[in-house]
Amino acid sequence: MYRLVLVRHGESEWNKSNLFTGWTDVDLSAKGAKEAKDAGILLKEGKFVFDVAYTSYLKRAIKTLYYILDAMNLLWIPVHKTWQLNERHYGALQGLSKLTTAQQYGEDQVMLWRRSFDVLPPSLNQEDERYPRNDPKYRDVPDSQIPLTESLKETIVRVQDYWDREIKPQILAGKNVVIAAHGNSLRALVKYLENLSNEEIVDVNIPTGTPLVYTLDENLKPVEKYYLGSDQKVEHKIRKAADPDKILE
Ligand SMILES: O=C(O)[C@@H](CO)OP(=O)(O)O
Repeated sequence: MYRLVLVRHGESEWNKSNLFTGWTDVDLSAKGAKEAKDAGILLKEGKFVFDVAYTSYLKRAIKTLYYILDAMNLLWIPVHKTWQLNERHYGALQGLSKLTTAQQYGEDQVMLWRRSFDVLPPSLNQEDERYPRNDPKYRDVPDSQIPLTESLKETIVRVQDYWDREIKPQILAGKNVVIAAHGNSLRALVKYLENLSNEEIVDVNIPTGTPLVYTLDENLKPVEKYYLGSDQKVEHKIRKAADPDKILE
């Protein structure tokens, strides 16, 4: 049996103001930083130990990971960063308000863009300043892999490729792995690990700053899954991830 821990970053500034984020490199809010520190304390209290950590190229996930490792006195372990764990690219929606977009296009269309398996958000064009090729972080990513928009389907391809090449061999070698990433890059991994259908994944929402613990069998199939933290708090955060319009605040 193996154990794997996934953590979505703590609340970001754009989660707080309810803007489509994707690859925009926004920081954690003060609340998000606290969520990350609290996640680290929960993991420490639960006697978790990690040998190696993975995160994206985006500071909200990187900082979340460092707050967690700091709380666990594990800042020394190897940390691997990759664009392949970045959030799903939200195309031309990036920076727009989710509420205003729902008023303009209807809630059903926005839910398709947010949670469906294969509906692509409107695409950027290469002249757009948000085109990732303009960002030095992505200088080593081939043109053919730089997204202008992504659905969950495209996100799964890059996440699964990284999982198969880099993360899976470490787990099979007996390393305790933690992955700090994003709502949709983690939904991509959860869909793959749990072999969920394209319909089942629509209803999966991953809460911010809440460790998701998997026990995996020798074929890395999940045999147990739970969130660390009080059931009530986790349930509230899952509902908030599904409906960020602050109705639940
Ligand atoms: O804006 C985003 O990039 C994501 C994650 O915060 O939002 P959503 O809940 O719409 O997938």
